[in-house]
Amino acid sequence: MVERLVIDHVGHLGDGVALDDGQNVYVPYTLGGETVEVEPVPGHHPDRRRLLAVERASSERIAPFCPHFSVCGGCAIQHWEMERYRAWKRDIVVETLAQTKLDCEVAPLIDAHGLGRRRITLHARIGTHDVLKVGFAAANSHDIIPVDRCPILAPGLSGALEAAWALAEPLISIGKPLDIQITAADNGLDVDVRGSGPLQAKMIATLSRLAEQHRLARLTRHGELVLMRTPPVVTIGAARVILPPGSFLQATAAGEEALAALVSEHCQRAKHIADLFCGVGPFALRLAQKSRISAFDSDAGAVAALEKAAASTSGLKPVKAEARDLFRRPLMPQELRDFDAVVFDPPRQGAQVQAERLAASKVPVVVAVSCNVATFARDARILVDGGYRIEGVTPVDQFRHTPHVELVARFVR
Ligand SMILES: C[S@@+](CC[C@H](N)C(=O)[O-])C[C@H]1O[C@@H](n2cnc3c(N)ncnc32)[C@H](O)[C@@H]1O
Repeated sequence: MVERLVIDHVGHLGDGVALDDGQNVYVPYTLGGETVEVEPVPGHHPDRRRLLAVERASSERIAPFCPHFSVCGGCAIQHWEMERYRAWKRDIVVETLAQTKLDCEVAPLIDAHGLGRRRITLHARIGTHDVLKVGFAAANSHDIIPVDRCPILAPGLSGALEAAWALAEPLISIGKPLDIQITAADNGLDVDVRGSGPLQAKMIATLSRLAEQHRLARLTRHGELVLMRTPPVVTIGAARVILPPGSFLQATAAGEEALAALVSEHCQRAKHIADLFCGVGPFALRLAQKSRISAFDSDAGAVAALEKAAASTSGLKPVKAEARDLFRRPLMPQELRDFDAVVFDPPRQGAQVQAERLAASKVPVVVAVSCNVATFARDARILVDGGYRIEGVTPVDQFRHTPHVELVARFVR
C-alpha cells in the first residue's frame, strides 16, 4: 500500500523519521521537510518504509556521487549538503550526551575522511544462473550488490575490487559465500579470505599468480598464511608496523592521525601512560616519543606487532605491551596507580568494567576514544559519578556518508 508522508527530521541512524498514526516510521534516503511516497518493506520491522518517490524535495538535497547509492548498504547519506550533514553528525553526539545528563562542551566535528577508506570487506557469492557476484551487502539485507568501483576508497585500495573478483573466481564454491577483507598497506594489498575450504597445491599456485598480478602483499585464509610476497607494513608516526592478519586498523589514515593528535594533546606532560585497547599501537607509538607506555589489548598478534615496531624505532621511550582481556581482567585501581594518564579505546560495546575500575582509581587524566557515542555516554557517566570532570568532547568523522561517529574526550580529577 502506497502512503504519503512528511519527513520530520533525520534520525541518529541516518533515516528520515516521520509520524504515521502517532508512531515513528523510518524512511532511508530522505530529509527533514520532504514529502515522500513510501511503501511497507515486507519481512522488515513494521516501522520501516521503502522510499518510492520524493514528491517535494528539501532544498538541502543534493545529487549522490555514487551510482550504487541507495542500493549498496555501504553509505547511508550522500544526498544531503555537506554543512547540514556535518551539523547533524555533531548533534548525534550533543543529543546523546544530553540524554545521559553529561554536561560538557562539544567541539566542532573534525573531518577525517582524508584520502578515503583504507580497509574494506567485500562479499562474494554465486547468485542465480550460477553468476558470480562480488560487492558490498545491500542496505538492510544479505543480498550482494556487485560493484566494480567505490568512490570512497583511498588510492591505496585502487585495484582492490579487481583483486577481490579475481580471487573469488577460483575460491568460490556454490552455496558457500566468501568474505574478503582487504587492507591498503604501504607496500601492497593485505587480503584475508573467510569462508573458503582448505586449499590444495594447485589452488595455491593459481592464487600466487593472482597475487603477482594484483600486487597483493599477503594472502591469508581465516588469518592463516597462504602466501606472502612481502610483509604488509603501515607507517605509524615514526614506526613501521607489520600488520598481523585481521587486526584492527582505523578506517582512514586521516582518522587515525586526528584521533592520535587529540590523544597526544590530552596526555601532554604525562610521564607514564597506559594505552588500553591499544591495537597495533597508533596511540602508543606516537605517545612514546615523549612518555613511557604500557599497552594492553586482547589481540596477541597486535600486541606483538606493536612491541616489535617500538623496539625497531629509534628515539622512543620504553614501550611494554601485554596481551590481556580487559573485559575479564580490567586494570585494577592498585595497578592504575603507576600511571599519570590512561587512554582507553574499546570496541563498540564500550568498556564498562574497566570504566568502573578507573572510576575507583586516582589516575589524574583519563582520555576516552570511542566509536559508539551510546556506550561512551554510559562509560563517561561511570567516570563522572566516580568523581571525574569531563573537560570536553571532540567528534571525529572518519566514516563519512554513514551515521558512525568517533570521539575523543578528556576526564580529569
Ligand atoms: C576500536 S579498536 C582500537 C584499537 C587501537 N586503539 C586503534 O586505534 O587502532 C578496539 C581494540 O580493542 C581490542 N579488544 C577487543 N576486545 C577486547 C578485550 N576484551 N580486551 C582487550 N582488548 C580488546 C581489539 O583487539 C581492538 O584492538
